[in-house]
Amino acid sequence: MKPIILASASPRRKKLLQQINLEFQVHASNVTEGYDSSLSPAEVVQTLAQRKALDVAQRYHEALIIGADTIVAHKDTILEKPATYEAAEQMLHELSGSTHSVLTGVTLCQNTFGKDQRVHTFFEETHVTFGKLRSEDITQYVQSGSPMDKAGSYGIQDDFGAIFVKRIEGDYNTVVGLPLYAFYQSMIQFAPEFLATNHPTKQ
Ligand SMILES: Cc1cn([C@H]2C[C@H](O)[C@@H](COP(=O)(O)OP(=O)(O)OP(=O)(O)O)O2)c(=O)[nH]c1=O
Repeated sequence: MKPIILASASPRRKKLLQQINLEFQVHASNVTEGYDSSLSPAEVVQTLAQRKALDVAQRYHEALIIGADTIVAHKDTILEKPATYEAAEQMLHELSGSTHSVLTGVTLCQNTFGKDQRVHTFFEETHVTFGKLRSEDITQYVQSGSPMDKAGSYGIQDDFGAIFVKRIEGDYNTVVGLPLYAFYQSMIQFAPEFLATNHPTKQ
């Protein structure tokens, strides 16, 4: 069976992929996540998703490698993972009481031994509206440490998401880090054979 490789260190992405009952291995990439500041948010997430997938794809002759990247975009500013607790508080104050976009880029890279390498990249966008956040709630959430490994300094899957997200428009899983609906549709189009062999029906 040709393996599916998730090129991500994100525990959320691993959990999402486990949800759709695919058999896969995890092999995180170690690429830098810098990008040209002239790129649009959609170009950034697709560029980074592709960079991660192609980095790991070098290590597999026969496999489907999946890379992904998630950012928050608010008023033409890209918010990634916060560097400090202060940066995390600042981001959440900025997002308080407003609507922002969360974009996730995904790359599927299919290596076929001795033949070609086929690459398919797409992105999904979800709009998230926060209620007005109290300073003490922001401080308490940031002190929990949870925001530090998440784009935009928050996890919609955290209790924070449950009490502060007023509404979302788009796939919830795009915000968590992997748009499962669009991903599965892409698998059907791009690599259906991997669904047949790596998708054991639940007993
Ligand atoms: C907005 C948001 C982001 N996130 C997470 C998803 C990603 O893990 C992270 C964005 O950082 P990414 O650089 O996309 O991913 P990562 O560094 O966690 O892992 P890798 O690069 O190895 O794939 O933010 C949430 O878990 N919940 C959310 O609500």
